[in-house]
Amino acid sequence: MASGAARENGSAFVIGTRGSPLALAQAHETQRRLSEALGIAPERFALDVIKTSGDMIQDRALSEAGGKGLFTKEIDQAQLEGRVDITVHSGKDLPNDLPDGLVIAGFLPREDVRDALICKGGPEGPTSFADLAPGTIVGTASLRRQAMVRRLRPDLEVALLRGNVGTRLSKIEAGEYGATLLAMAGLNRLGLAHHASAALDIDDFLPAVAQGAIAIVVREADALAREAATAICDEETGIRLAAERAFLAVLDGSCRTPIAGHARIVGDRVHLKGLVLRPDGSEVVEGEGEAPLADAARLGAEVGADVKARLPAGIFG
Ligand SMILES: NCc1[nH]cc(CCC(=O)O)c1CC(=O)O
Repeated sequence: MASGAARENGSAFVIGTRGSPLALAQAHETQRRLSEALGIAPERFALDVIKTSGDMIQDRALSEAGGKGLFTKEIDQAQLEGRVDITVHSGKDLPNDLPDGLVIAGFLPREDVRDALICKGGPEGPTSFADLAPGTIVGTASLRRQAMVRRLRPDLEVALLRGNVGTRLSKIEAGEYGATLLAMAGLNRLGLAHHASAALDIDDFLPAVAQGAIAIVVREADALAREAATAICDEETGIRLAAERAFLAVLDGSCRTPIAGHARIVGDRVHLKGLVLRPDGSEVVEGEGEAPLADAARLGAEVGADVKARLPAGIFG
C-alpha cells in the first residue's frame, strides 16, 4: 500500500486536517471509513493536524479577510509536498478551484443538509423563527444566513458571530445573542444536535452549496490514495455536489454574495434549486432545473447562468 513520501513512517496514508473540533470529527470519520473499507487498522492512518491562516482570524468576517482559501492554503502546501496524502475538508469551505496537482477524489455520504436554529433558553426558549421576539439579536458570520434572516424577519437584529461551533453555542448560552444558525451536519458530527431549537425546512431556508458534505482531496498523481478515497466516497453525494458547485462557480467564487444552492436526486434525475439574495434580504433571485444524473454539472452551470442573467445590474457581487 505505502508508496508516497508520507507513507515511509509506516502509515497506510497520512490524513491532513485542520485542528478545530469539527475538522477533527470529520478526519476521524474519514479514518474510520478508510479502515473499514480497506481492512487496515485505523491507527495506520495517522492524523496530521495543520494550522491554517483562517484559524488565526477571530475578529472579522471571513469575507473581509480574504475568503475561503484561508482555510486550505497550508493544508494544500503540506499535501503538495507529500507530508500528508489524504485531506479532509468541509465541502462548504472548499474553494471552487483547487491548486494544480490536487483533486477532489469524492465526498463522504452526506449528512443532514439543513440549518439549525439555536435559541437562547434551550428547550424552554423559542422553537421557530416565528417565536423570536422582535429585536432579537441573531448572530452569524454567514452572508447567506444574514440575508435569509433579514428576508424572513426584517424586524430582527443581525450581528456578526464568528468562532467554532462550541464558541458560538456558548455565546448563545451566555446571552450575548438571542439566536444563531448552525449546520445540523456539524452539530450531529459533534454530538451537539440537542442544542438545536429547530431544524429549518430546506425550502424556507435553502442551505449553502455543499452543506453537510465532506470532501476528500488527494494528489492528482497519487493513484493509491485516489483509489482508497474512492472506496469511501458516495456517488449520489458526488452528483449532487457537482450540480451545486457548478452553480456556485458561475455565480461567485469570492463568497461576498449571499448564495444558496441545493440539489437532490429523484429517481434517475438530479433536481437543483439555487438563489442569490440581496444582502439586506429585500430581494431574491431564484433558479431551478432538473437533468439526467450524468448532466449534473451542466445543470448547475445552466441554473447559475439563468440566475446570473436575472440579477439586477450592479447590485450583487
Ligand atoms: N463555515 C464553517 C462550517 N463549515 C462546515 C460547517 C458545518 C458542517 C457542514 O456543513 O458539513 C460549518 C459550521 C456551520 O456552518 O455550522
